[in-house]
Amino acid sequence: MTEITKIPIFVRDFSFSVKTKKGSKTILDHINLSIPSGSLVAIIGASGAGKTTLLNSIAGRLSGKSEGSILFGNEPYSSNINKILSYVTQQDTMHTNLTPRQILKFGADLRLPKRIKDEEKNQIVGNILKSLQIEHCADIVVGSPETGIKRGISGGEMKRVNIGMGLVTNPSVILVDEPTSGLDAQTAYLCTSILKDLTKEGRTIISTIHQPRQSIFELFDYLVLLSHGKLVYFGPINEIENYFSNINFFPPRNTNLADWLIDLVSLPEEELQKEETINKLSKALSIYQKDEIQLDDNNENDENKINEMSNGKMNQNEKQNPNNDDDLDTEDIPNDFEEITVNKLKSTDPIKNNSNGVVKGEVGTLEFIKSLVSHFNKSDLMKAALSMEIPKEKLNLHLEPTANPFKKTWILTKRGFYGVRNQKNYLVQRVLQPTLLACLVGWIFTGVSDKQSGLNDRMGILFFAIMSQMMLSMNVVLFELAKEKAIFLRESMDSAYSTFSFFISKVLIELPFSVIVPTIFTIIISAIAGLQMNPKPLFTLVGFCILQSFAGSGFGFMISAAVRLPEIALSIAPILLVPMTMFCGFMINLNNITKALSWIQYIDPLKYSFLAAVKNEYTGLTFTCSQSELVEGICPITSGEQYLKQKGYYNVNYWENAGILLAFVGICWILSIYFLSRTRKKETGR
Ligand SMILES: Nc1ncnc2c1ncn2[C@@H]1O[C@H](COP(=O)(O)OP(=O)(O)OP(=O)(O)O)[C@@H](O)[C@H]1O
Repeated sequence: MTEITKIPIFVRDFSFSVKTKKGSKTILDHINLSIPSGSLVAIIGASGAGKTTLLNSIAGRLSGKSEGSILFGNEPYSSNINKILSYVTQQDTMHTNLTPRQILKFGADLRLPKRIKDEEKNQIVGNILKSLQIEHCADIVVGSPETGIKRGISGGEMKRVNIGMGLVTNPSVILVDEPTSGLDAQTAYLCTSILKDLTKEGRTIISTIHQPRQSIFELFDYLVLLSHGKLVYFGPINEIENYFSNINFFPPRNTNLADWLIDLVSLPEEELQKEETINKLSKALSIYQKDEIQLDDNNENDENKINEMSNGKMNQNEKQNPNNDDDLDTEDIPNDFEEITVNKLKSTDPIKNNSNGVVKGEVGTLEFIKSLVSHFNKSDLMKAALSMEIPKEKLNLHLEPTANPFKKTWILTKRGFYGVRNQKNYLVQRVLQPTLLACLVGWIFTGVSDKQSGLNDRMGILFFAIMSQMMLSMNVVLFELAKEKAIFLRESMDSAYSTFSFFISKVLIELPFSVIVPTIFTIIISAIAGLQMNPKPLFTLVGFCILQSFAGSGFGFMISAAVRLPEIALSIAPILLVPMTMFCGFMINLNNITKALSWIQYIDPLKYSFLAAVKNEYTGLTFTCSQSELVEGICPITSGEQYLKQKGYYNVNYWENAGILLAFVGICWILSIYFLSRTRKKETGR
C-alpha cells in the first residue's frame, strides 16, 4: 500500500447558512481551525450546536450558502481530495447479509487501485480486521432482525466494521460522526483508541462525539467546542482547564470535563427563541429605517422607533411596500418583541458573574456565549491557530485508477450473489413461495374442462399466471432496491461506482430469479390445471411469463427509484397495479372499454403478455358440448380459434407483443437510472 499523505486541515472564517421558510439560518458562524496532520480531534457541543454540519462541511457534503474556506494542506475540497478522505457515518449502513470480511473485501475491490492484486487486498482486509479487533467475527454474517436475518455480530462490532469500511482505501483524513453512540463504555473506549492508533501513522481524524467519558475524552489531541454554531474553544485538550480557569471558570474536581464544557455553553430554548425574535426585529427595523440599526447600540432613538413600530406608526409608504426584505414576514414578530428587544438594547451593562468581568452575561444566555466567543477570538489559542502556516507545496496524493465500470458492475453483482448465498431462507422463500402458489392455483383449476363451461376457465388460469409473475417480481425488487438505496448513497459519497453500474448489477442479480421462478411456476400450473403441455405452447407461455416477470421487476425498480421512502414505494405500486389488471383484456373485453380510457390498454404490460398467452393456449384446441350446452342442437364453440375470434383476440402477434414488453422493460430501466441519478445528485451532490 502507498504511504499516508500527511494532511493538515485549515478552516478559515467559515460560515454556513441554509434557507428556511422564515429566511436564512446561520448554522456555522465564522469558524477558524488549524488541525495538524496526525491529530485526533473531537467536536463537541450541545445537540443542534452544528457538530455534524461542521463535519459535513469539511467532507464537502453540504449544499447551502457558505463563506470562508476549508483547506486540505493548501487545496480546497475536490474530487481528488475526496479519494483520500473517508467519512464514517453515524448509521452503520452496510450489507447485513454479508460477513465483515466480505464487506471489507468488496469495498477494497471497488475502491482500491486496480493494480493491487487480490492477494494484497486480502492482506489489507486481514490487517484492518486485526487492527479493529474483529477477526473473531470476520466470517459471521452481520445480520439484521429488520430484514429477517439473524443478528450475527454485536453493535460494537458492527460499529468497528463501519469504521473498517472507511479504512480500506488507506485514507489520509478520516471524518467520523459519533463513533461511540449506542456503545457501552468499554467498547466506546476501544473504538476511540483504535482511532487514536490510526493517527499514529499521520492520519488526521476528526470526530463528533456525544458525552464522552473522561478516559475517552483524554484520548483526543484537540477539542472543537461549539455552541449554537459558534466556536467557543479550539485548542489542545490539555489546555482546556488552563484556558477556562484564566477566565475564572473552574471545572469541579473529578468532573467529566466534556460534560462540564457542554453544560457551560448550552443555551436553553427560550434563549434561542429570543435570538430569533431579535433577528426578526432587526429585519423589521431595517424596513423602518434604511440605515441599518445596530441592535447592540444603546440608542434612545432606536428604542423610540421600536416603540413607534410596535404601535403601528409606520409611514404609509412603508406600509404599502413592506417587503424591502424578501424574507420578512412581519406577522412572524411576536407581540412581546418590544419587551425583549428593548431589554436587549438596554443590556449593554454586563451582568457580572464569576468571570470577573472578562466574560459578560450570565451563564445560559446568548450574551454570555457571544462574550465567550469574542474572548476566545482574541485569545492566544486562536492567535496560535491562525498563525499556523498553510503549506505552500501541493499535496502529493498518490492517486491511481480503480477498476473500470464493467469490472465494478461485476464486483457489485458478485457482492449481490454472495448476499443471496448467505441467506439460505431468502433463496428458499423466493423459489418455494411461487411453487406453492402454482400448486394451489393449479389444484383449484385441476383438469380444466374442454366443454363450453371450461372456455373461460383457461383465461382465468392464464390471467393468474401472468399477474403472479408481475406481482412476485415487482414486490421483491421494490423491497430490495429500497433497502439498498442507503448503501448506494453512502458509496456514492465516495464515488465508488457509477449509478449505471449499480443499476445493471441489480438487474443481473435479479436475472436468474426472473427466469427460474416463472419457468417453475408455469410448468407446475400448466401440468396440474391441464393447460397445453406440448413443447411449443408450453414454452411460449413460459417465455411470456418470463417477459412479464422482467416487466414487473422493471416497474418495481422504477417506482422504488422514483420515490424517497421505501414505505411509499411499497404502497404506491399495488395501487398502480389495479388499473393494469382492469385493462389487460381479462376483466373487460378491450373492445368494450369506454373511449376516453381506452388508451390505457396500450401502456399496460399485462395486456401484451396476457393476450399472447391466451392466443397461445387456445390455438389448436377443440371444444365440445354437454347435452345442456347445445344451442338448437349445435355446439356454439368447437375450436380455440373460434373462441379467439369471438373475443377479438385472434390477430394477436407474438413477436409484436414480445417486442412491446421488452420496450416497456427498457423504458422502466432507463427511468430507474434517471431517478437514481437524480436522487444521488440531490443527496450526495455527486
Ligand atoms: N439543511 C438544514 N436546514 C435547516 N436547518 C438545518 C439544516 N441542517 C442543519 N440544520 C440545523 O442546524 C443546527 C445544527 O445541526 P447539526 O446536525 O449540525 O447539529 P449537531 O450539533 O450535530 O446536533 P446533534 O448532536 O443533535 O446531532 C440544528 O438546529 C439543525 O436543525
